[in-house]
Formats: sequence, structure tokens, C-alpha cells
Amino acid sequence: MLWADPLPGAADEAPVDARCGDRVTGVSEQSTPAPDPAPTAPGREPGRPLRVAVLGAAGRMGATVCAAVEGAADLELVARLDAGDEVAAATLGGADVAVDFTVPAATEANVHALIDAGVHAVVGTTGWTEESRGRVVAHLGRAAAAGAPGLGVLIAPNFGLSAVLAMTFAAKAARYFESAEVIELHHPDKVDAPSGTARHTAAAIAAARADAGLGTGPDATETGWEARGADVDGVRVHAVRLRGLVAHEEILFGNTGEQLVIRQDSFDRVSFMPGVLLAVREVVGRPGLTVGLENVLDLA
Ligand SMILES: NC(=O)C1=CN([C@@H]2O[C@H](COP(=O)(O)OP(=O)(O)OC[C@H]3O[C@@H](n4cnc5c(N)ncnc54)[C@H](OP(=O)(O)O)[C@@H]3O)[C@@H](O)[C@H]2O)C=CC1
Ligand SMILES: O=C(O)C1=N[C@H](C(=O)O)C[C@H](O)C1
Repeated sequence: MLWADPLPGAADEAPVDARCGDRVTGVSEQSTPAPDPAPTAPGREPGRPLRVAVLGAAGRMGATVCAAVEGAADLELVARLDAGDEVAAATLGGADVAVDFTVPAATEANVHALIDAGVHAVVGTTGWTEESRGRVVAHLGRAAAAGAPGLGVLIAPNFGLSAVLAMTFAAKAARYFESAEVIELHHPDKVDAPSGTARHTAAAIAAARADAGLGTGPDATETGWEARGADVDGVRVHAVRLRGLVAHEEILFGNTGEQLVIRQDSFDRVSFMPGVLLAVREVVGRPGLTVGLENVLDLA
């Protein structure tokens, strides 16, 4: 399995993310060989590029994904959709896979529309719950029963390798410490808190602690609960919003006399692109719902 696409080498003029003015680097492969094409996509002739549509294409992530797809020799960008555009076979440009980086209020409806259109989905947008994921599983089941087998939906709260590894390490460490708290730090234009990554991290910590017979960590707080962060399955999560940041997470574990800190930093949205492209190539061979890139990376 290929993690990152080969680095560009020949990309003198990197594309610009129109929304934030950042240079988009490390996502082109114009001068390098293409990775093997993904093996299966319903109706796809062998050897042709995977056709990709991007939902939220004018946004910070969507624009970066468009540049990454355009720079990948085995992928073809066939549609850029944004707010106000209908998501349907007629607007998706014959896409095999659609990538959704929109807003929590829109993402579930987008995924149902993609299933109806027979298009695989890779989703980075936050806001998913057990209930909304359950509705997607049920819809995929109905689509398969109606003769559209093999459709895949991959939802990942974070496509950055450092974040996926940090979440994996945190889940492994969780059972060995009395206390665990999560701090997520983001750019101030983010609309949701706590981050999807922090929720996923805290839920995994809580599950590992429960498996080990541990309850919530010690906490003598009697007043000022609002200063103790959000409660995600009994794990406290703190959200910082600061100009200059992109996406960062710190997971703190404590025992008497010792501390473990796991920290990851995405300094640039380019850090999410290898994971997004990997998901695009993998989802066509993964029917059903997959939650978390750790499953594709065999880290689960
Ligand atoms: N999984 C991961 O690795 C990552 C996930 N994210 C998540 O991705 C999401 C997007 O983040 P970001 O790019 O920073 O946000 P932006 O606000 O920059 O982009 C969202 C885009 O989606 C558009 N949009 C809104 N509604 C719809 C709709 N119904 N259909 C299509 N497009 C729509 C918005 O348009 P308008 O502005 O006009 O409303 C905007 O252009 C967030 O949930 C964020 O948390 C972000 C980074 C990494
Ligand atoms: O909004 C963002 O920027 C990010 N959102 C995702 C989240 O909420 O976890 C992923 C990453 O943290 C960046």
C-alpha cells in the first residue's frame, strides 16, 4: 500500500488555495510514475483513471483536495460542487468517488445522495454520530439489495498520518493511566467544537478504559465545571481557537509522579492529502461503511 504520492520535484508553480492564500505543495506528481490504479469500481474500464468529484470544492479543504486530485496521474477531477449545487448523477460528472469536505449540517444528506447516485464516498466532514452512521449503513444495505452492490463509504475524522497515529497510540496507552484529557487546538474559522478528531480520540480512550475496568479519572471539581471542557464519554476535551493554528491535538495521560503527552500537529492542509488520496483509491474496493483511516492502514 502506498501512503504518500511521490513528491512533486518538478512543480515550480504550486497551486494556490484561493480561500486562505496558502501555497499547496507536495500534492502533485506530474513528473513521477502513477501508482497502480485502484482495482475495482463498478462500471470502470480497467486502466482508466478513477473519476473524482469534490463536494465543498471552494472551501479550505475542498480546494486543497481538488489540487491533490489534479496532481495525481491515476485520478481525474470530474466535478467541483459547493453550497447550492445539487448532488445527483447529473451533476457528478460520471464520478466513481466523491470526496465530501462540506459542513456538518450538509454531509449526511450528501452521502445519501451519493449512494442514490451509485457513487463511492470519502468523507472528512465532522458532525457524524452513531445514529447518522447507522442510517448510512441501512441505506447501503438497501442499495445493495436493490442491485448496487459494492458501494463504499469511508468516513474519517482526520486524514493526517500524525493524527491517525496519535489516536492509535492514545487508545493503546489509555488503560495504563489514572487520568486522561484531550486538548485540541485549531484555526479560529472552525465552526464546530470539540473537533471530530478529539471526539474520536476521547471515545477511543473511554472505550479502552472501560475494557480495562477503569471508570472516569479522578476529579475533585465542585464549582466552575464550565472550565473543565466538554465531557466525551467521561473524558474531558478542551478546545483552543487561535489565529495562526491549523489543526493540532495533545493527549495527556497522568499517573502519580509521571506524565505521557502525545502531540500531533498539522501545520498545512497538505498533510491531509496522502490520507485522502489513499482513501479515494481504497474505498472502491471496500463495500459498506468504514469509519477511520486506521482501518485502511491496518492500525485498528
Ligand atoms: N477529516 C479531516 O482530515 C479533516 C476534516 N475537516 C473537516 O472538513 C469540514 C470542512 O472544513 P473546511 O474546508 O475547513 O471548511 P470550509 O468552510 O472552508 O469549507 C466548506 C465548504 O463547503 C461548502 N458547503 C456548505 N454547504 C454545502 C453543501 N450543502 N454542499 C456542498 N458544499 C457546501 C461551503 O460553502 P459556504 O462557505 O458558501 O457555506 C464551503 O465552501 C469541516 O467539518 C472540518 O472539520 C477539515 C480538515 C481535515
Ligand atoms: O476544521 C478543521 O480544520 C479540522 N477538522 C477536523 C476535526 O474536527 O477533527 C480534522 C482536523 O482537526 C482539522
